[in-house]
Amino acid sequence: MTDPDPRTPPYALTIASSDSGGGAGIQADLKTMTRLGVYGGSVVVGVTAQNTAGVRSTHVLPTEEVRAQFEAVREDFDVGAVKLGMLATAGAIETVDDCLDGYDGPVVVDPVMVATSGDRLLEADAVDAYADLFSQATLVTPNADETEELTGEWPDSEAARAAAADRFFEWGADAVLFKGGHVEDADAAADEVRDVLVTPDGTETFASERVETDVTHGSGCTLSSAIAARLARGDDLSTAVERGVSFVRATIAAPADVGEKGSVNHLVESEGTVGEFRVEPN
Ligand SMILES: Cc1ncc(COP(=O)(O)O)c(N)n1
Repeated sequence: MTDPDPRTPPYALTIASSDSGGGAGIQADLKTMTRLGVYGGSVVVGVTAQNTAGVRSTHVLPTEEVRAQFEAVREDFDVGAVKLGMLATAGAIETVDDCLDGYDGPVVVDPVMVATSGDRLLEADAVDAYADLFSQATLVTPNADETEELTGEWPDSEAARAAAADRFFEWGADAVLFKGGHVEDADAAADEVRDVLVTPDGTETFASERVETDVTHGSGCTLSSAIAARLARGDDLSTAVERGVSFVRATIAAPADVGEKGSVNHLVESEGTVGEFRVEPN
């Protein structure tokens, strides 16, 4: 597929929270969308005081403010895809669910619960609210901890992923991408990471060499927003996941040496990125 015309770019929307440090959250989403040639808009759900070392505090906006932002965007832009990130509270999850009732484009749900730093980003009583929201999802992108918290399954084998995927399908999701970053997959080689896409029609595995690194702050946000950007560009789901996975791997392989702990690097070149950047992998 050719690059989008920058004068008439596809539009994608992130509904998520701000990371003041810029490595994750809305900042990672907008950088990702921009690098993939997509015009990104944002509905801010919450604001975190955060850097590469951790989250210091969180402030969640009133739900009317979340709805007002969504309506302002919907009335003006042709939203090609939506990505959901840190929604923080049950009230925000319910509001976003309600807003999306009138939207029929693709929706990628990253069920953010805990930051890479270990800080909790979702109130404990909000986990159940996700079950309803998943009915909006074209794709859910849980990591292993989120999969376990939501379904009770630790997704390190085909059988466990199939059982977990069935739960997501019962909740109404169309597809699930199980992220392999923090899993020792029973079916994978020792130096391999496997991200596994499960739909009611079958399973597709995206395998690549594991990058030995602790610098993954922002990787989940980057992957889900890259997939949303690719969907806004017109890719089918499998192609969007393949391109999203390849972009996030590139951002992990050439980390940004910023702050105490660093973050993934959106300045990297990868298939489908636009603009002139030269960052070599480590
Ligand atoms: C605002 C916000 N949203 C999401 C994440 C998760 O990202 P990560 O797991 O990379 O820390 C985060 N840390 N902050």
